[in-house]
Amino acid sequence: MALFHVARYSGPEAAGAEAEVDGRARALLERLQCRARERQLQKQPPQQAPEEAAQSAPAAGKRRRRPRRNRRREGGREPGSTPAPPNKRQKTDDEDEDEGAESGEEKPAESSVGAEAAGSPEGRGGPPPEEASRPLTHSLVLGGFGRSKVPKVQPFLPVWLAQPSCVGKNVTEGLVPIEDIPAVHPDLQKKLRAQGISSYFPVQAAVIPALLESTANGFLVSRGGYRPSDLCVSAPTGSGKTLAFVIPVVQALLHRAVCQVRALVVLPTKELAQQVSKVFNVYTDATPLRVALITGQKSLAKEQESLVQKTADGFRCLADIMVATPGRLVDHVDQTPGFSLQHLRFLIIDEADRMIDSMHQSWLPRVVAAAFPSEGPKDPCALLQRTQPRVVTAASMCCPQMPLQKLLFSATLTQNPEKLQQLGLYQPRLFSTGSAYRAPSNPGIDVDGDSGGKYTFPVGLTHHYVPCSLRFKPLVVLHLILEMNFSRVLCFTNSRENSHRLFLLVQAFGGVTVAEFSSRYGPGQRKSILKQFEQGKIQLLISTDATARGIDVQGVQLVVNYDAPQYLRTYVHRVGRTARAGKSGQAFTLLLKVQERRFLHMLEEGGVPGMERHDTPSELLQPLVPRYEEALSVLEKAVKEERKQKAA
Ligand SMILES: Nc1ncnc2c1ncn2[C@@H]1O[C@H](COP(=O)(O)OP(=O)(O)OP(=O)(O)O)[C@@H](O)[C@H]1O
Repeated sequence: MALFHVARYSGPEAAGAEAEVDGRARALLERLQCRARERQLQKQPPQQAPEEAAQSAPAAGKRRRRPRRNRRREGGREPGSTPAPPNKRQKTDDEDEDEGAESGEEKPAESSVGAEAAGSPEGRGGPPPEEASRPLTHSLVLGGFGRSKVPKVQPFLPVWLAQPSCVGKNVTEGLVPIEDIPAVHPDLQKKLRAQGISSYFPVQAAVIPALLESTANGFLVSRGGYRPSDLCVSAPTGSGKTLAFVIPVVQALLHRAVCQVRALVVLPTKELAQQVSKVFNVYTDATPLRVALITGQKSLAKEQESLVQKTADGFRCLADIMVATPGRLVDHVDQTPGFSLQHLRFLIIDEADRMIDSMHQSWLPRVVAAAFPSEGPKDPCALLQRTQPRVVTAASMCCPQMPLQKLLFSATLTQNPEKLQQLGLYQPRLFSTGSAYRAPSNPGIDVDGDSGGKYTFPVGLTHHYVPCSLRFKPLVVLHLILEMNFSRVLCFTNSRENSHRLFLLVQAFGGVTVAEFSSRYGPGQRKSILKQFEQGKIQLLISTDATARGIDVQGVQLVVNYDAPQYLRTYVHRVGRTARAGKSGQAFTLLLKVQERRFLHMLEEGGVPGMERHDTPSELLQPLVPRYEEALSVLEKAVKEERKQKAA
C-alpha cells in the first residue's frame, strides 16, 4: 500500500500545535507501515509450494470473513468515527458476500481484492477507528483509506453464447405446420400426425432443419466433407426438445446399411432414459432401426444381449440408437465384449447442465475415447476411419471422416463458458429462448455454480407462494389440494425422509389418494408409481427431486413445493412438470418467514414472471385441524414402528 505524508504550511498561529500533530502523524505512519509489513509477511509465506498455496486458499477465504464482521461492528457505530452512509455501507457488505459465494478459481483472487478494498481498517493496515476519526489538520495521508469500490468484472462471452439463434418461447404461438418443413421424411411426418402432432413447436422448427442440414449428405460425412457444428439448445420445460433431436436422428439413420451404434443419448436418470427411449421407439417403429435402453434396470448380461451378438467371425451390433445413463454406459464400454462406439455419429446430452455436473464420473472422456480409438487395426475403408479431430488444415480436410456431433439440450443450459468447455464442443451453435446473458446483481443467490442470467418459463404457468409456519405446512398442502380438487398434483420435498413423512401424514388424514416417489423404492416400483400417477389413479404424488427433471406426465395441473427449492435451476425443473406443451398449470411454493426474502429475490433474479402471494387464513384451516391432529398422532406411531423395525 502506498502512503504519502504531505506536510502543509498552515500559518504561524498553528505553529505550536504543529509539532504535536506532526509527531502523532509520524507515529501513526510508523504503526501503519509496521502493520502493513506484518500483513505482507502473513500473506506471502516464503517458498510456499503451489499445492500448499492451493490448499491454503480456502482457508484464507475463511479467515477473511472475520474482519467483515468486525467491520460491521466498527463501521459507523463507533462514536466519533466517520461512517459511510448506512445504505451505501450495507451495499458494500452485500457485494463482499457475493464475491465470497462465487464459484471457481477466480474466487480467492477476487475475494482478496475485495478484502483489500473493503476489509476492516485494521485488516487493511489502516488506523484503528478512534485514531482514524481524529482530525489531522496538518497532515494528509493519501492512498488506500477510502472504501474504493472494486470494479465488477464483466463476463466476456464467446460470440456463439452471446449471440444465440433466438427461438420463440411460447409454444402456442409461432407453430410451424408439419408440411412447411418438407425436408422431414414423409414417413416421419405421417408418424407425427398419427401422434396427434400437426405443427412443430418453435424449438423443433428451429433445430430440426439445422440438424437435417448437417446430415443432408448422409450421416457419414457432412456437407462438403466439413465437420458439422455442435448444437446447444436452451428452451423452457415442456417445449418439445425431445422431438427436436428424435426426428432428425431417426431420419439421418433411416437408410443405414449396417447396424452400428450411431446415436447415443445420455440422460441423468433411469426414468428419463426410459421416457426418451419410448419416444424413439414410436418413431423407429416399422423401420430397421433398433433402440437399446441401457440404464441398469436389467442385469448387465441381459443388456449385453440387447447390444451385441457373438457370431462366427466376431460380434454383431444389435442397436442403432442407445439411450443410457452414464454409469451403466461406462460399464458397457469397459466390460461388454464387441461393444463399439467407433461409428457414433450423434452424441446427445439431454439435461446437459445436470450431465455437466456429473462430469466427475468422467463418462464423457470414456465415450469420446471409445468413439475415437487410437489403437487397434485401422479400418481399410477410409470413410469409416476416425481420428480425434485436431486443428483444421488442408491436409486434415483431404480425407473426410465421419464426424461425432454433440447435441446438448436443457431448460437451464449453463452459459458458463468454463463449464461448457469441458464438453469439447466444436464450433458450437446455440439455440435459445432466453434473453442474452445477464450477470445477476447478486451472484451469491444461485449458488449451484451457474450464476448465468435468466431462464424462461412456460407461458401458461402461474407462480404463487404461500407464507406459512412450519407447524401448519402439511395442513396448508392438504388445504390447497382439497380446495383446488385437481386430479394430478405433484408435491416436492427436499429429502426422502420428508417425502415419506408427508406421505404417511396425508395417508392418515385421508380423502386424497396419495403415493410417494423416491429412492426408497426400486426402479420397478417407481415405474409402476409413475404409471399409476399418469393414469390418474394417484391424485397426489409426493416426490423428491427424482421426478423434477424431464419427466413428462400428462395432465399435471399443480406443482407444490412443500420444501422451497434451494436453487433456481431446481425450481425451474420442478415447476416445469406442469404447464407443458402449451397447457396451463400452477405452481405453489410454501415459504417460512425466514425463507421469504431470499427465495423471492432468487426468483426475481431468475426472471420468474409475477410471483403471486396466496394467503391461507387460519379460518380456512381451522375446520381441518381436528383431523390433522389425529393424523399427526398416527404419523408419530407409524414413525416409531418403522424405527423399531429398522433397529430389529
Ligand atoms: N409439436 C408438438 N405438438 C404437440 N405436442 C408436442 C409437440 N412436441 C412435443 N409435444 C409434447 O410436449 C410434451 C413435452 O415435450 P418434451 O418432453 O419433449 O419437453 P421438453 O422440452 O423436453 O421438457 P423438459 O425440459 O421438461 O424435459 C410431450 O408430451 C410431447 O409429446
